[in-house]
Amino acid sequence: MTHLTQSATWQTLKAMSADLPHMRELFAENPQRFDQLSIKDCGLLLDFSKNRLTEAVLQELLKLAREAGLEQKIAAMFAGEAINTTEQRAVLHTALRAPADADIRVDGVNVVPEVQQTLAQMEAFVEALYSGQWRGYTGKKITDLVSIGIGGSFLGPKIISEALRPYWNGKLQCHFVANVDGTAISEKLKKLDPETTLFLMSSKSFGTQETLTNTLSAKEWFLAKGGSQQDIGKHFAAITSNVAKATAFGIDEDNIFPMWDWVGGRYSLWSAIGLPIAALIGMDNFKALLAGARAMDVHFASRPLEQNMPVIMGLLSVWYNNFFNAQSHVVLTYDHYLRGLPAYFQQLDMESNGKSVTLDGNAVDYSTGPVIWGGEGTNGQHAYHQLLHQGTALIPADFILPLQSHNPIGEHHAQLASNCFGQTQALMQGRTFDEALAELADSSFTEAEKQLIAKHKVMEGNKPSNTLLMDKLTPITLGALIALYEHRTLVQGAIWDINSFDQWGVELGKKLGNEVLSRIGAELDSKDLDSSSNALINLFRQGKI
Ligand SMILES: O=P(O)(O)OC[C@H]1O[C@](O)(CO)[C@@H](O)[C@@H]1O
Repeated sequence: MTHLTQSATWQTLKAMSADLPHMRELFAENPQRFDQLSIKDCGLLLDFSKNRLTEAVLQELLKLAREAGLEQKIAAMFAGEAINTTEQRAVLHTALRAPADADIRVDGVNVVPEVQQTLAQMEAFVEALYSGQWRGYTGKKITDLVSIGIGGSFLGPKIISEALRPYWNGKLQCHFVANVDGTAISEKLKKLDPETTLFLMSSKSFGTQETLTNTLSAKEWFLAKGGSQQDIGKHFAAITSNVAKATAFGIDEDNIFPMWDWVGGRYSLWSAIGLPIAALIGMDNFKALLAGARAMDVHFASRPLEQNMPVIMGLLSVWYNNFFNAQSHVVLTYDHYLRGLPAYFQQLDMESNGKSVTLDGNAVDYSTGPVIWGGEGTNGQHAYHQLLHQGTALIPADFILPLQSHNPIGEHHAQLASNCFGQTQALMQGRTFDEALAELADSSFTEAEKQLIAKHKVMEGNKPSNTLLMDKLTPITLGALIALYEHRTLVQGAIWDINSFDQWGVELGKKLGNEVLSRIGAELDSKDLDSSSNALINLFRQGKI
């Protein structure tokens, strides 16, 4: 057994999990439950009252957090300690949104001036594009940006851009290409004009196969459509920490925005990786996004654990994952602009906490990192919510809803909100057999039929959910929301004693993909591989099954 599962606190929580009243009872016996179990700060309100939580459980979870050294781990992250131990790196996405006069040191050097300088470089770039000072090779203004990147160098910019659509200023169009499937880039290029298109190559390492291949194809397209080698500087820029590789690739040094090894890919949208967002919404709004995240950083670093939103959300995730065997967690956004957020949180959480050894290399004997999934409400209500209500798996849910709509037409928003609240209520209270039977009282079914149908209509309830509200979806509230989930990820990782900041599993995928490619290209015999891989490679070479 590990220290964690051996601990008295863990054992107490285990005993408590088996002996809890139904949430219906918890609400019935305490009219103050919402007031006591909700937190408001940073433009967000977290209602966590619809959880399998008593005061005693909450205190025990907080004890677990203290025993895991959570407070010290939070402080270590903000201080720039190398908490990504396997790569010996600091984890400082928080420095990307720190005030200009902050002093945050990595290896004795304050990184904040570099961050501010990069923001200024981004601002100048965006302004030059807007004003037409930056022009394409035939003298035309740039109208379209194509962001090429994958993973953290793609999902954040794409999903946050989508979420902030009401703030687009219409000065530029942005397109995103990630997948190495040639269809992805071909479909984009069909609609673009090389004279007015600028490619932004986003790759921290400048070594990711998909991004290099897509950028190469973009370059070939540009040259084939009339651009020349000397014009590349007007149409290609990069965001990378590998300046040497970028210049060797043909990108002008002046067109390179820096990235740092102390920013993880999935935490990088606040850096120049966020340039597409800045280009769409303008620098002031981009800075508001940073300010929202900064507010959540201050909250996370300074609020006591029991009033700390990321801490509470992280502990609840541990509670269900480890003590109720909840293998997945659903994020339900009741806002069309936020429809991509579940995928973003999925990458953030699953790439971070998909681990099975502790920091000192021992195998964990508890579950880490549930599957994160979800979608937009109300659509999911007519699909997978059935499993949430009546399936056998326990799936804790986060409901996210802005109280005001950017498109307040008719009764739409009231209906959307009612559905959101109605779902959390149904999940919590369920429906008893007697209630189901009573609902069938006036039907024409026989008594035996009523008894049978009522059994099918029973919903156990007691299904946990958090509700996150904001007045309106703005760059500030969105920044706070994203940072909330970033920090929630750290909280879980701290309890589980794992490194949330490396990703060796996906690195292996990258490496093996490249190896197979070299075998395909070199027509090598692959009999040394397993029979399946060998057969698949041969079939690909043949081009038919
Ligand atoms: O920005 P890069 O170096 O191209 O990496 C892209 C992505 O690849 C990963 O390293 C692994 O898939 C992610 O963590 C990262 O965001």
